[in-house]
Amino acid sequence: MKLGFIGAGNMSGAILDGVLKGGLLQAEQLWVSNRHQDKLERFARLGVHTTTDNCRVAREADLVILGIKPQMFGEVLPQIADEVKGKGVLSISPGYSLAWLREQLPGCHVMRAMPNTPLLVGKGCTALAQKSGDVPEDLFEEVKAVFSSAGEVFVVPEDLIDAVIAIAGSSPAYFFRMADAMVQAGQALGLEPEQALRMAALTMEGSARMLLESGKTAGELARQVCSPGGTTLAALTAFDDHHFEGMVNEAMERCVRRSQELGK
Ligand SMILES: NC(=O)C1=CN([C@@H]2O[C@H](COP(=O)(O)OP(=O)(O)OC[C@H]3O[C@@H](n4cnc5c(N)ncnc54)[C@H](O)[C@@H]3O)[C@@H](O)[C@H]2O)C=CC1
Ligand SMILES: O=C(O)[C@@H]1CCC=N1
Repeated sequence: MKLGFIGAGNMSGAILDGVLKGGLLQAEQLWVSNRHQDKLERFARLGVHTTTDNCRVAREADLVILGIKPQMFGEVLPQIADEVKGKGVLSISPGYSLAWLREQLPGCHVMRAMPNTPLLVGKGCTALAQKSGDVPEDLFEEVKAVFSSAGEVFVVPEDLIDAVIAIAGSSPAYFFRMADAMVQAGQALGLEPEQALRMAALTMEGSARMLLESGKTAGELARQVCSPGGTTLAALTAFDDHHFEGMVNEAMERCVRRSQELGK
């Protein structure tokens, strides 16, 4: 298979690193285009084919991943529509539905996925919308393999992709904001920022492992940390006073709403 990326940004880089490091594909099987040459340099250093011509990628690749922002779809899809006929095209953007993408790219096999940036460290979480239309089974399996090389893949009905964005696509930013707030507070309490960051990040990593491996719920694990009349319960009273769950719920609802707006 030859895999192409249109847009040489964060997500294309994360996915491409995953397939190279995981040994799924070799550099000569990979094509990347970007409208700005400077963005291609990091990719050229890996030995992959690079070009400023999106049509070249569409022509060379069997499967094209659209690594551009949703706002660029209107410009890029008409450019590549003829070249991608009969091939696979994967959107990783919020908003645009499979039905809409099929209208823009008639005759090609359109798929949707929602990955996240932890793909960069091989710990990604990607949801792939269930196969629809005439997408061949082997092509769908190839897409699964691409994302499996840097994390775990879930197949979900397309109408759950917005929910996935809220819980996994956008949520690395929630965790980074949480870490940043903890580091700032730790600094104010006298810790060195580098030490505070390491402690917060290791604690996030360890807590995530416990959630994945202990078989216990998040509630049970939280209770394990709390001693009666102790420090953790004192800390969590601030979460209650500031309606923590309500805030998270509101954040996720806004995320879903924005995805729906982007698709209009
Ligand atoms: N960053 C994230 O955490 C996630 C992003 N996504 C989606 O992935 C897609 C890409 O996002 P990022 O990688 O974050 O964006 P990015 O801004 O890092 O990369 C986009 C790249 O496309 C290039 N570009 C712009 N117009 C172009 C054109 N006409 N032709 C060729 N290249 C062009 C830009 O120069 C840039 O290098 C978006 O649709 C985004 O919604 C999905 C999941 C997570
Ligand atoms: O913020 C965004 O629109 C993209 C989609 C998921 C993560 N980043």
